[in-house]
Amino acid sequence: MTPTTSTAPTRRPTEPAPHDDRSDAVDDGVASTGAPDGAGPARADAVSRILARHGASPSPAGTSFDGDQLDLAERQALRRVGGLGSHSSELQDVTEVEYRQLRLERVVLAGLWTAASVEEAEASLRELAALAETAGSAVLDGVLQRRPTPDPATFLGSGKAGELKGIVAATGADTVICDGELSPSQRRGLEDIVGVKVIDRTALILDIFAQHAKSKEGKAQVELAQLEYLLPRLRGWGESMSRQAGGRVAAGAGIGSRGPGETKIELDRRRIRTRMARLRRQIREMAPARETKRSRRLAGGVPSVAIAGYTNAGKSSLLNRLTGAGVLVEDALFATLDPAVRRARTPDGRDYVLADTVGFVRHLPTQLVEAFRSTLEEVGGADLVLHVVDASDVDPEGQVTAVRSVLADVGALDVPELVVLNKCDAASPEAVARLRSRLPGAVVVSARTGEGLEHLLDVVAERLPHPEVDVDVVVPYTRGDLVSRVHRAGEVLEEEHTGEGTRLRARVGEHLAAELHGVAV
Ligand SMILES: Nc1nc2c(ncn2[C@@H]2O[C@H](COP(=O)(O)OP(=O)(O)OP(=O)(O)O)[C@@H](O)[C@H]2O)c(=O)[nH]1
Repeated sequence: MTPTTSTAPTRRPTEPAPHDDRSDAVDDGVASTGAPDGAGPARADAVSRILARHGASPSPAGTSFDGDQLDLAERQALRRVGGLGSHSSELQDVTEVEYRQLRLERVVLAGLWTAASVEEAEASLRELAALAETAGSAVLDGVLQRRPTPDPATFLGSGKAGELKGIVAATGADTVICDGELSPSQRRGLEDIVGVKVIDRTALILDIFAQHAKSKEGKAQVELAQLEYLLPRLRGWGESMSRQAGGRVAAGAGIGSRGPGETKIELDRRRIRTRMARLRRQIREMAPARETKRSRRLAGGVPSVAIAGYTNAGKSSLLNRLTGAGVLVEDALFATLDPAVRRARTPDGRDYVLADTVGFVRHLPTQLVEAFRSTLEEVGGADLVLHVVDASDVDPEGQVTAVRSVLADVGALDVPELVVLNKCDAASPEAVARLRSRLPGAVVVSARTGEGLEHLLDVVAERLPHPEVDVDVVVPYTRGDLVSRVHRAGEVLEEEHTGEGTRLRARVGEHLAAELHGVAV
């Protein structure tokens, strides 16, 4: 069975833990959220609380936990409860009963503050919370421990693991998500202490990918990545899953148990390896079609532009805006896994292709980089990378670094990069100015309002390879539009105003050259 069974947008029921009186969960500083679980404010509260409890200022740079990330959580929660309305205060009306009907997985986060700065620890934690919500869970609380390396036996040190156990019991959580990749023994060790399912960041991301893969190739790639992750952990999974599910593991029983974990538990390694071999073969067989298309494009001399960027940065929105393609735009991390390729044309009439790519994220699991290598290699073959950055994010520069490191991984660092600062409608002018000074040459746009898109198209046209046709024509004064296009899209070598019109000596694209010759006097 493939993970395709788990692509349904709603989660399967997860049995809520018996303890649920969160109103008295305040004694050891583990405050009850009060707000409905799964709602953005609850998640923001949880993240603030985790950071505050460990001496990290929740808002080190004067930023708050609302803003875009919070909107994301709110909207997701609203979608889940099915049209409660669009105002966040209405989320307060989601009662415990409704919450139970939603049957979200109730998760507690566990992070290590090994990063140099509090901002990094905070960004990682916030992202983990957003990932968990994208997977359909409610983030209740968590712990953050400052230590240079993970504990080899239990990830967190023993004192902190004990604290986590208390939080799990007090909140009635059914899952712990660790911000890192756990070894099988670390996972078992921590599970033994906290008494509920423990998964790691990699499993969480794989789970989201399993939910979102749409095409046959995407599904096969995700399943392969899941199996690669699962193989060395097989024994651990079998034991702990049977502990929690009473020996029966149901499909879709929760994060990390979707996909291969769910029904393949009883399979031995050999069968998994056989399955992996078959998937690899299938993926190889599917690859020629894409290769052929790609080489046809290259042979036809059609330049290509790859849109890359952090998940949720607005890549699909931009592609839609620039080409009118109906690509799925969703306010969730990794809404698109199956890259779309669309044709576009520069103002001077040169055709090129625009390709969307899978969204990147901090610590993209290596299994996934491998799985999506072929897709990402499109970036390596492109003439230009549009690196889309969400200018309204609290940590856009961290995202830029993460994206560039994946681009380096797939050998795409040589491709010229054009940074596009998107969502300028939602970002503060100061944030945009700061980013522009740090990322020289960046173009500021809003895929939502359309601001800056015309300029972006001009810059793209300028940065694409030029077929370089030299023209020497006199353009009648009635066609000032053509003269402007030559200025915008071509290279003007000489310009002179004559009695009959504007004489232009210029280097332009083929199409524009043909048009100029068509009107020349
Ligand atoms: N305010 C604002 N929101 C935007 C803008 N562009 C995109 N968005 C929103 O950001 C969210 C994510 O947009 P997508 O285009 O799906 O992002 P993506 O980068 O393709 O996401 P992945 O598929 O996860 O990689 C959606 O809710 C968009 O409506 C913008 O210019 N301004």
